[in-house]
Amino acid sequence: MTDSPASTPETPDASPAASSRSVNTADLYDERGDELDSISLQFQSLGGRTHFSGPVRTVRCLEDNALVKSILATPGNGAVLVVDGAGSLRTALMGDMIAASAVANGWAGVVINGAIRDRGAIAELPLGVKALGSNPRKSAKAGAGETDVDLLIDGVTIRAGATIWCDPDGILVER
Ligand SMILES: O=C([O-])CC(=O)C(=O)O
Repeated sequence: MTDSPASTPETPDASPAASSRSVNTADLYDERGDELDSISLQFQSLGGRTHFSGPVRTVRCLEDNALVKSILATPGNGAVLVVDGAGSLRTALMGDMIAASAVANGWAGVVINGAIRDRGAIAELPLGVKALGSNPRKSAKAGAGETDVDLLIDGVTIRAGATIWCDPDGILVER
């Protein structure tokens, strides 16, 4: 806990998704408190960007990542894709190819209530990634699920369009 402001300067980055400021979630919580919800579920920080934030886009799917792949292939404009995979660790909802597509399309990050694969490569990408864990088994590609719906993860409502902030301490979202 510090008295420093929530934002600290960050080295400029060429990526269109890059924020010029890196937000520390603990400091942000101290500033804004109950305006924000905190997700208690212990996500791992798995991307090359540890601090990321942006407007929320959403996907709800179960062990099928076709919607995740298709949305991350469209312009992200600095958004964070939150994927509710119901916490399933049985299949990976994102690997390094889909993550590289997210980088190329200007997404700030991806939060997955589920698993990824290709941890080593994803850790090298300039992308924020939070997920519960990893599994080398791939997902189905049928396209089952929904996009841009409000999600309920760990008792926290995540509204499409709300701002989300992530860092190694956790995940904060506007109520
Ligand atoms: O295609 C998939 O299911 C995930 C994957 O391996 C990748 O993104 O590289």
